[in-house]
Amino acid sequence: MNTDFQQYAYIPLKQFSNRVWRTYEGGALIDKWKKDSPEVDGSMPEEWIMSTVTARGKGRPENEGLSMVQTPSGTYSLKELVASNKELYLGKALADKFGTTGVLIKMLDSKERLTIQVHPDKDYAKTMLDSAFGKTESWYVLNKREINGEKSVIYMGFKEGVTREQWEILFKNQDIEGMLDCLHKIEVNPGDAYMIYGGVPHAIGSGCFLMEVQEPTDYTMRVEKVTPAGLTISDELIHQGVGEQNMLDCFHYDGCSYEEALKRWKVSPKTIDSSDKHTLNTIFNESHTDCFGLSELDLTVNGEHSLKSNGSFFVAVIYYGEGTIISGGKEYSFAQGDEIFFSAAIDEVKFSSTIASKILLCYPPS
Ligand SMILES: O=P(O)(O)OC[C@H]1O[C@@H](O)[C@@H](O)[C@@H](O)[C@@H]1O
Repeated sequence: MNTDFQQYAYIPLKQFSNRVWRTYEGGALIDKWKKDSPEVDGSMPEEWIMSTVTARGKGRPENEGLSMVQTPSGTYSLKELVASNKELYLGKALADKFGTTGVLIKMLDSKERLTIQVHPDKDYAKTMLDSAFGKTESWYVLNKREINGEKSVIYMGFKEGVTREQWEILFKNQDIEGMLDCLHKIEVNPGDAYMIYGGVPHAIGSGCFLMEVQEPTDYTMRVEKVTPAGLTISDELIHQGVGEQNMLDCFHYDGCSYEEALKRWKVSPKTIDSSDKHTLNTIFNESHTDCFGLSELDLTVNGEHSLKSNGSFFVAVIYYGEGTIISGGKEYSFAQGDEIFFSAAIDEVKFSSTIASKILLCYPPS
C-alpha cells in the first residue's frame, strides 16, 4: 500500500484536461466551456472526467481516457491514487462492491451526428464481454448550436413494430435513412435530461453539448460502417469483437410510441433543497438507476452551500461561476471548467461563490 498517496484523499483533487478521440467531430463547445482558444471542432470531441477507464480506439495511445490529477507533489492518475487505498478514496461500500469508481463522466460536444449505436445492458456485458459493467448512460443537455441550419436533436428507442429481422436487413444494406427512420427523433434544449439504458438504440444529433454520466466502460456497438463525415469504422468498433449477429442481439426490440418513449426515458429535474443562496436540483437518482447519480447546485452571487459526505466520493464539475471551497479547514478556489474529485474521506465541503455559479455533482453507484 502506498502511504504517500493516501494523504491526498483528504484534499480536493483537480484534474488536467483529458480529451479523447472519437469517430465523430466536435469539441468547440468544450473549448468554450474551458475558456480555451481557439474554439475548434476536431476528432477529440469528448472530455473524460475522473476516468479510470481507458478508451477503445484503433491505434490510439495505450492510456487514452485515464484522468490525471494534480497533487501537491506532482501529477498522478486517479487510478493509481484510488488503488493506494480504495476505502479512503471510494468509501467502504463501493470499495467492497466494485473496487473501482464505478462511474464515468464526460462532456460531449457533437458537430456532426454520431453513428446509430447501442450499449450493453448488465446481462449482455456479463455474458458476452465478461464485464461487471454495461454502459447505461444519461445525458444532461447543457447547450446547443445549429449546424447547417439543423436543430439539435437526439434519436432514441425503436418505433412500434421494428423487428430484429427488419433491423438486420437495414443494417446489411447499410440503409442509414431507413435505420434513422426506425428511431424516435426528439428535439433537445438545454436543461433536458434523458436516461439511455443498455439495449436502447440511439444517436446524438449534431449541435448537442451535454454532460454524460454513465457506467464505466467504453463498449459501443454500432450499425453504421461509415460515419456521417465519411470515416470508415473498423469491424472491431462495429461489434467490439463479438461478431455482427451478437451485435444485433445487443439491441432491445421493444419499440414504442413517441409519447411512451418520452415517458420511459425523459427525466424531469426536481428541486430538493433551496435557500436565498442556493438551489439544489436532482437530475438522475435512484428512481432512474442505481448505476450513478447527478445533481446540480446553483449558487447566487455570494451564495453558499455545504455538502456532507454520504460515505462515497463525488465529483464536482464547474459549469460556470467561481468562488472558494472550504474543506478540512482549508480554502481552495474553484472556477469555470474545473473538475474536482472529493474522496469519501472528506466529511464536508462548503462551496461559496463570488459570482452566480452552476456546479454539477456526479455520484457513483448507490
Ligand atoms: O461513436 P463513437 O465515436 O465511438 O462515440 C461514442 C459515444 O457515443 C455516445 O452516444 C456516448 O455513448 C459516448 O459515451 C460515446 O463515447
